[in-house]
Amino acid sequence: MKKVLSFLGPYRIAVGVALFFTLVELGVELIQPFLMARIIDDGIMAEDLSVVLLWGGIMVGLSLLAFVSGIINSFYAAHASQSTGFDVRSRIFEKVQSFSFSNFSKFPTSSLITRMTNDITQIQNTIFMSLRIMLRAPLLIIGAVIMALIVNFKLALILLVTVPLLVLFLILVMRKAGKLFRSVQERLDIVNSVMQENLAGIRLIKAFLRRKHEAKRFTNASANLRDRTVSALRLIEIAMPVTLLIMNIGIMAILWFGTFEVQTGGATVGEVVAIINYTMRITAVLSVFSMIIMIFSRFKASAERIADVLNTDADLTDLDHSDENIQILEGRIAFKNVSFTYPGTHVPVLKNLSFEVNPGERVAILGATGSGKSTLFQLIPRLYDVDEGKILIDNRNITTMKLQNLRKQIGFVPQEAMLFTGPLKDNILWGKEDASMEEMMEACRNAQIHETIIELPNKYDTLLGQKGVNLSGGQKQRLSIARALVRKPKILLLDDSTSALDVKTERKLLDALNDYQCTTLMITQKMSTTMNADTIILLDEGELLAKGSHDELMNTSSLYRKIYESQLGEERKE
Ligand SMILES: Nc1ncnc2c1ncn2[C@@H]1O[C@H](COP(=O)(O)OP(=O)(O)OP(=O)(O)O)[C@@H](O)[C@H]1O
Repeated sequence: MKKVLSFLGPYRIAVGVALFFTLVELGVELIQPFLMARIIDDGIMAEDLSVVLLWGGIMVGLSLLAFVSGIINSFYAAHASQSTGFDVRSRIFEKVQSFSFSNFSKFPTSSLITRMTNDITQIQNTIFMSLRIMLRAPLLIIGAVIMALIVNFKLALILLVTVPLLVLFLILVMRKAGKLFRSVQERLDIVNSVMQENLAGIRLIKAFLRRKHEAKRFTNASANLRDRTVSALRLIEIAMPVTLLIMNIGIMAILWFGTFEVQTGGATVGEVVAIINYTMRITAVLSVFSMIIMIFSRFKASAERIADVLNTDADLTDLDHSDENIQILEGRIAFKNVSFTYPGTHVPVLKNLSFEVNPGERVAILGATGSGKSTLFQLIPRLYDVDEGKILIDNRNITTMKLQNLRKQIGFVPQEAMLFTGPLKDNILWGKEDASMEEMMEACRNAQIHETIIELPNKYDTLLGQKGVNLSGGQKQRLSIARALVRKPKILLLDDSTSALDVKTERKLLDALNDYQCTTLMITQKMSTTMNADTIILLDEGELLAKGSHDELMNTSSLYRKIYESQLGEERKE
């Protein structure tokens, strides 16, 4: 909670002003029963109209002051709460951007979305409500008890017994409710996760007629959320009748002893009315305590969830001695005894892997599904760090380069072509923000997508839907290749990026790559692509099985021969 509250720091003036005007409102509220006692005792009982008019006028004036104070308070409370929410959201976004993939395994996407939306809204609402009314509640209770003691000490002793008991009870409820609301937020994460998967995979769901199954999955998650919310709310709702019962008993006791005191001259009628009035105000505040408990419990749960993200250190960062200016001049790559296991798992995906790739070489990486090809790729731009061994580029350990600098010089085309909502050209400029129109078109021509783009009604300004939904699979692949080519990388990593292209288009694309002086690593399942590579690396269950040219492997590797023959067989059948 402290972590989140520290975000209020820059807005301390707004918080101070809001609190000051809360105190003004509170002061007016506390003084009113006192003035009422004066009107009754010195005005009505003494039949003096001028006293009634004087104190009555003062009461109206004070009410106006409270009204204006309320407006100013709202203004500053809104400013402080919304700005704090904005800052927390920006900080979380920044933090998430710095996360490594292993950080992401701790926080699923849907949970991060809930934290950045729902949890932050809870925090904004709580800060606003606190500055507006909630801080008034404890102050009003303390102030009303003190004022009641001033008005008539003996009668107010009843409040000194009932109020602390109730406050203790409510604190206990709040503690329990805090835990329940944390699990409410966790269940909300699950609902969001199911919904997110559903929307992302809606085409697949329709194609596989999985609507009923998915609807059931969603209903289960939603019912879990409902049940947990209901039990949290139930706990809070019992707080209200208990509060009302105890406070009403208190009022009865004040009336009972008050009548006795008035008869014996220990209290005036005005004093009894004033103390009843203070008790009623305390009761009103305590009866909305259930709402306050709920808001605070949710705030506590949300603040903890946000602090979890903010306190997580990005575990893949630059080393202290990493050099900003190292340029990849040649593009020589070497894996030296590299082993890697995904965080949170125990089975090594890459085992003692060693190989070298010469500058400008075109290497095909071949292997069964799950043999570790994509993993190998992800280690080169340091999306993960190796567990053992090292990766060298131009004979330098990649950890000695600044992350940003390393990644800037690598063109990475992932297995799933990922495009973003917005103009098509912005997606290409992702590769190099300051690329000229000519550079962009050159990259697109080489990626064999320029002709397709210029046939679109808005050409390079065509708006892409989410994940490039309005493009075909092959078009998306070629666009993401263009995005990598526009930065003229020294190292190009193509992760099965030509799988959706026909042989002729792929041939043209690979020929165009000859113009780039870069080392190219291609993961591929196609023998036609493999045969055109200078070198082939054959992986099997994370180990290097063979390395060499097509001809060499045909002579030395029985597995390679088998793959070749199985594909050639298929081609013959076709
Ligand atoms: N993020 C991850 N967390 C844990 N295990 C993973 C993760 N990504 C991949 N793996 C596991 O690592 C192994 C290698 O996966 P990888 O994606 O590198 O294989 P691949 O050879 O590229 O397969 P494919 O040809 O099907 O793309 C697989 O067994 C996979 O289950």
